[in-house]
Amino acid sequence: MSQPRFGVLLANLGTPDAPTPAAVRRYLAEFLWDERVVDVSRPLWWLILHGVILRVRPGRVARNYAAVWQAEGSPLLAIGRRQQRALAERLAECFGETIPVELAMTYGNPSMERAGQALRDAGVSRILVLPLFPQYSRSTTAAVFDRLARALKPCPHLPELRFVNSYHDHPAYIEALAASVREHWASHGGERGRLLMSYHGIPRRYAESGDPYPQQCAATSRALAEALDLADDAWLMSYQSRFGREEWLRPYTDETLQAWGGEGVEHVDVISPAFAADCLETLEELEVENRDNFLGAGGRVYRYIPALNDRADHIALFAQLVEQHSRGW
Ligand SMILES: C=CC1=C(C)c2cc3[nH]c(cc4nc(cc5[nH]c(cc1n2)c(C)c5CCC(=O)O)C(CCC(=O)O)=C4C)c(C)c3C=C
Ligand SMILES: [Fe+2]
Ligand SMILES: [Fe+2]
Repeated sequence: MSQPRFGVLLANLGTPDAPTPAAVRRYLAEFLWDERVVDVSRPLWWLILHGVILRVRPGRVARNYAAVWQAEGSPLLAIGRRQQRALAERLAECFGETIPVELAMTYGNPSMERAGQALRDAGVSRILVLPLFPQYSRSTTAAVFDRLARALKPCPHLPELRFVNSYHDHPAYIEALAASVREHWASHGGERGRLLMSYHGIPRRYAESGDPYPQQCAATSRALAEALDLADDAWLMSYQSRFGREEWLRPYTDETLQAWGGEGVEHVDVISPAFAADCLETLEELEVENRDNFLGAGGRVYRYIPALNDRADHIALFAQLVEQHSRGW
């Protein structure tokens, strides 16, 4: 068998192995201990994490996971597997040869170690890493880099590596988002609400110390509004999923929807461009919690637009990113 020219590592954040308090506790213990995610001094954070958070949070969060769990498991993982298979098929067509594609999570399973081993078993000596985060953040993209470096530590002969930092303004990404919004409008007889582009938040402090995430979210939002030809008052961007007490990026999604409901905005459509796959943060926080925020405050119609998941145009975007970043290999 001839050696593949290179392999692709799709990387996402991670998810628990089961919707149970024990599995959620294991997942959160690993995720929330990463200094890229929470940078509080270690001894203090150990006390807060193990003394309070991991005692209280897993029970509630496990119930939320149970409500969105699918026959194939966690939505993030099930969709990730579909993305992996579809990309491998697409790359075989584009390149006319087999390009191995593996999926790995920064936290939990499938692990970076297992994905790295699978690529080595396939004879790969060059790896293109594609973090499934369109907008760069230290808390996601840089955490993929750290975790992969840790997984490769025992490796005496490192593979050659390339790493996609972000694709927040890639024309094919913007066009796939715009197509998903147009299809959503069409599927509801052309009815349009005010469009809320809700991104996962980060602490404001991270942005103030050089994380380019909010600038990249703003660039995505402006490009999407332009592609859809939206007037300035027909859309807004906001940030969801706050954690802890410090100030996060504003405006907050929940407060925005409460305010809009109270101000007489009748109909909103919500899209979440930072998520390459639907997951707890979209299927529960946007589909359920924030729907209640808007309708409870007086809104009438609330519709969530699914993530790009394994749409053909999303997979075609990944294939374009692979083609562009693997030139010369
Ligand atoms: C504690 C701080 C957190 C930061 C900073 C953060 C940034 C960040 N996260 C995503 C994407 C996802 N986050 C998900 C879940 C999740 N996120 C945090 C906390 C931070 N995220 C927690 C504690 C959790 C777990 C659920 C909970 O306890 O509330 C997920 C979903 C995983 C799933 O299994 O479905 C994703 C995806 C981005 C894009 C981001 C910064 C840009
Ligand atoms: Fe998160
Ligand atoms: Fe959340």
